[in-house]
Amino acid sequence: MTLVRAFPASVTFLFMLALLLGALPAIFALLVGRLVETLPAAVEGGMGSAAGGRVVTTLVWVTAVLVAREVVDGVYQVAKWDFYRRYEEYLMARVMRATLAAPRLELFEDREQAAVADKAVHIAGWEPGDLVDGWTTKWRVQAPGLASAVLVATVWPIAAVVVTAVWVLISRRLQADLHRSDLYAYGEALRHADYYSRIGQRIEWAKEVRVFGLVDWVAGRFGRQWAVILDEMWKARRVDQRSTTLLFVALAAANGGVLVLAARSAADGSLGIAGLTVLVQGLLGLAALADQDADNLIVYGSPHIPTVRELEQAVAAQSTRPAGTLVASGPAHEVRFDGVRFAYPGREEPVFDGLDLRIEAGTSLGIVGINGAGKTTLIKLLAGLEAPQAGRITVDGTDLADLDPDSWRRRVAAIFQDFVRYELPARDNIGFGSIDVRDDERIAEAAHRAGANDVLAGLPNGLDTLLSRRFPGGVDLSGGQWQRIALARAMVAVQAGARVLVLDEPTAQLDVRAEADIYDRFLDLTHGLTTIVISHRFSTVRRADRIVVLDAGRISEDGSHDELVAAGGTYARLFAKQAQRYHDAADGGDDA
Ligand SMILES: Nc1ncnc2c1ncn2[C@@H]1O[C@H](COP(=O)(O)OP(=O)(O)OP(=O)(O)O)[C@@H](O)[C@H]1O
Repeated sequence: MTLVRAFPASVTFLFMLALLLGALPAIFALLVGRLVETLPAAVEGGMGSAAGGRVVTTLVWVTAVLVAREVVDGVYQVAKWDFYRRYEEYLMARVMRATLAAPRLELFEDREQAAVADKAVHIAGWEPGDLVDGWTTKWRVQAPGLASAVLVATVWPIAAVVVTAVWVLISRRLQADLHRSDLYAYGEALRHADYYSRIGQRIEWAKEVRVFGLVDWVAGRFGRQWAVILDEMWKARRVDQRSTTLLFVALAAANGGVLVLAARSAADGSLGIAGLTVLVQGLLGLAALADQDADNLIVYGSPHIPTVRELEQAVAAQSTRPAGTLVASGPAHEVRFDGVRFAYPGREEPVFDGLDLRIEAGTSLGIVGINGAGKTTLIKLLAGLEAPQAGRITVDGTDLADLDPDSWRRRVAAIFQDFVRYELPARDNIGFGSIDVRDDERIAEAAHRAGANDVLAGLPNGLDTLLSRRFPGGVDLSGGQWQRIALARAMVAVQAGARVLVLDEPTAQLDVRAEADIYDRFLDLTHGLTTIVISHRFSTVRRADRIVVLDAGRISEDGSHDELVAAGGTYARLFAKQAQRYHDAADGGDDA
């Protein structure tokens, strides 16, 4: 139905062509019947006789049918693949639009929603046009079957009804069987198999998989997962084989009965040779009614649209709030977390339970905490990528939930530790800080601020250089060089109006001096903005105006570096430990 609604003209055109293609073999069978009937008289009377003339005319028609079949089939194939590609684009665009429209990250983090999203993405990435291929193949295959039924009916209507009925029953039984064994029901087993195959294919994982000798393990797991899938499929297929066998016995009996009775009628002269020829060809053609090739594709393709719809509904459910207030500028006074509770979907243990934090606008804040303390989660909440389950986050007194998410995010520039390395030109990798900035001067200026000029100077085609070795002319960068590019991206966002700048450990791959240099420069250049720095290096964090320590979902310490050191708490202890390590390393000649 979706096909008809979305592409009425293509469906109608192809359907009509399929009917025509179905009729041609039936016409051919009638012509062969006429030929067989007329040939003996033509042989006897010569080609100049009336019978000879009829044979010639029939042969001309046969040729016309053969040519027409080739031409119409050619047009059908062209139209079918054009439709296939257009449907593919339609489906992929819907999946992409739905995924990108998700305002927050639940779609990826909630187990059920992630399963729907995975399934839709899987569909979009692998033969999404199955449904078109299936239906167009089905029409193409079944139309001659239907025409054969008409053909048999012209000779012997009862035989047509009986044999057609048995073929239809067989077709339905085989279809049901196919549905039961539908691999693309995409259960958990297939999802896991998908994941194992991706481990083997992703360039980001290629190093580790080889270094740890995981190649055989991954291949083995993939094979085992498929064995589970195939086992499930065969178990499903074994159901009800008896009635299918019985149907085939009934078919043989019906065909055999019709042929015996037809032979008897031919012997007593009540059925002519032309009728017998047409009948036999028609019986053969009826088998097309139970052809399974197209059903396979339809079974694979049918869940695509409902799955995409499910994905769209899941995303729509996330964005039911009325349009929020547009944010014209950054926070003038503060961003506050008041009694914030947040737990990830499917996790009972909350990351925050009653978190209170005031971030004063125009100052720098350092966040410290052990791994898993919730530093990144706090930033995701601040950027509106997650929503608190209790408590409030306010910007100058307005609840974040009441602000327009896009316009708020334009005020926030965050570079996460796992920032994206786009396999695109350097210009895009930096310019994505603000999609409206396409001015090379501004991009160069941002690169300068981020200390990335040297990186750009080393690129063979400057800003046009593709940052990926997987494409011709592309280059890859070192971890530290990538981080400078990511910082330049943040600087572009600042140029474009971001007023809250977050660096969530994107500089961890820089050496200590380079990181300190970047932060000094960063704090200088972003003076007057609200900046948040997350780092495990105290030498970096100490430069912030104020530092908070996150512990067990709350702020356990709060103050300037000197205040926290003087307080002698966790911060002071960890700072002393790290300072001692660097001191020892420096004594040992290590640059740390
Ligand atoms: N997408 C997620 N789904 C479920 N749990 C998550 C998710 N992301 C993080 N967590 C959990 O939330 C807690 C806080 O994680 P978060 O990444 O915010 O910590 P962090 O302080 O930034 O850690 P690190 O210093 O290691 O970067 C951890 O227990 C982590 O396991």
